[in-house]
Amino acid sequence: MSVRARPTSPHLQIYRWTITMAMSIIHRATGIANYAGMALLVIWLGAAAFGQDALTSVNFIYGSWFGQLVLFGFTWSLAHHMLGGLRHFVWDFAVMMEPGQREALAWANLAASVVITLLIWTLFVWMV
Ligand code: HEM
Repeated sequence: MSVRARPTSPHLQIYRWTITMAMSIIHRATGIANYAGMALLVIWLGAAAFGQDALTSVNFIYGSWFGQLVLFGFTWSLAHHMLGGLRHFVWDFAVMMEPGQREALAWANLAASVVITLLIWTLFVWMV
C-alpha cells in the first residue's frame, strides 16, 4: 500500500534561522543552565556551612580547569539571561519591535553578555 506524503508543519529545520529565533532558544537554554548553576552555588554555600574540609574539596573542584570552564559558562548564562529579561522588559513598552530594531537588540544582547562576562572575570577572578 502506498503512503501518501502528508503535509509537514514548519519546524526548526524548515524555518530560516534568524538571530531573534536563536536568541529566543538561547534564552530558554540559559534559563535551564541557570537552574543548574544555582545548584552549584548552593553546593558551595552548603560546603562552607559544613566546614573547612568540605569547602576546600569544593574549591578544589571548582578551581580546576573544568570547574572554571563551567563557572565561566554559568556567568555568561546569567548575564545573557538577565539581558534577555531586560529585552522583554523593553518590549513590554511596545518599542524596539520593528524589523531591524529587534535584530539590533538581539545582537546587542549577545555582545553585552560577552562583555559583561569578561568584565566580571577580569575584575573578580583574573586580576585577584
Ligand atoms: C538564576 C536565575 C534564573 C533562572 C533559574 C531562570 C530561569 C528561567 C527559565 C527556565 C525560563 C524559561 C521558561 C520557559 O521558556 O518556559 C526563564 C524565562 C524568563 N526569564 Fe528567567 N531565570 C533566571 C533569572 C532571570 C532574570 C534575572 C531575569 C530578568 C532580568 C529573567 C527574565 C526572564 C523572562 C522575561 C523570561 C521569559 C522569556 C519568554 O517569555 O520567552 N530571568 N527563566
